[in-house]
Amino acid sequence: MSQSAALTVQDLEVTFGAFTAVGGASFVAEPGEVHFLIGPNGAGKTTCVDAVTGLVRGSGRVTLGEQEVLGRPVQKIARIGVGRTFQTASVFEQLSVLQNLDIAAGMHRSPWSLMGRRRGVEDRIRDALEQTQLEDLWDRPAGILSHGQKQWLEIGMLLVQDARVLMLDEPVAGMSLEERNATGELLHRVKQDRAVVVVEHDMEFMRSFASRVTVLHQGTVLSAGSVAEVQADPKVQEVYLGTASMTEEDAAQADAMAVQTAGGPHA
Ligand SMILES: Nc1ncnc2c1ncn2[C@@H]1O[C@H](COP(=O)(O)OP(=O)(O)OP(=O)(O)O)[C@@H](O)[C@H]1O
Repeated sequence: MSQSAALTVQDLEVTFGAFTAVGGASFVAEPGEVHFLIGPNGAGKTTCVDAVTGLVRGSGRVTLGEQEVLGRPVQKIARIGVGRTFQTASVFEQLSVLQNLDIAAGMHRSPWSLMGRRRGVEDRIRDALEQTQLEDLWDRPAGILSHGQKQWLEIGMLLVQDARVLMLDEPVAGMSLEERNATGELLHRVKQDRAVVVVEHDMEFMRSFASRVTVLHQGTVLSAGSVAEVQADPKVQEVYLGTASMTEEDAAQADAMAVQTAGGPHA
């Protein structure tokens, strides 16, 4: 297991032509925490993750522990230990759960070190199966897994890659309540050794499982702190209550945000 380290994002800026999608956002995701990035549609949440993971070009500074992240190629960033999932799970449907994990583990394996690394890899795969509670499904094709289980497998694939930061884009979208809760529990298990960053619209899920929250709005950080702190912040209430341009989804989030529950069971 690699040493855990904080992901530090400083003054991150991302532009698309003349449009500034992220205009100087800063936050620190600490190991041992589930750090939620929330904000209305178009706030720049996914773009932040895209920039940190090398999918889009950004300026500013991003470090994982002592290592520079920004400006490096996608594969290098993954090798440094920044892993991510997308809104749609991308597992190999024809292959078994175990084969998917094995392929993910191969990322760290060069041909000449195959044998030497094998024992460590097996331990990580066993651990990932256990953490994601997919042990009983290890030989089943990933294609038959439920939507939630596919997301867990993707998280398992990041675990076997020994990711030190997991960046998860809307991991519970489309999940049943039971699957959401199981996902929250999973995130709290895996955060013991690493930082977890979650982009999420589901306010109930956020309230129940966030250790820390950063609220983005129009590409900048509007508010940050504990669940209770951001919920009590009038600026946050204001953007979620919105304007004439508020979407139905924003309205639902505003309603959820207005429920003043001071933190969840894991906060
Ligand atoms: N490749 C791109 N080219 C141009 N504009 C983009 C691109 N990607 C994102 N944007 C714009 O950047 C802004 C931020 O988008 P982003 O997807 O990061 O927001 P978000 O907070 O993740 O929103 P949502 O919750 O709706 O997914 C939006 O206005 C979006 O249209």
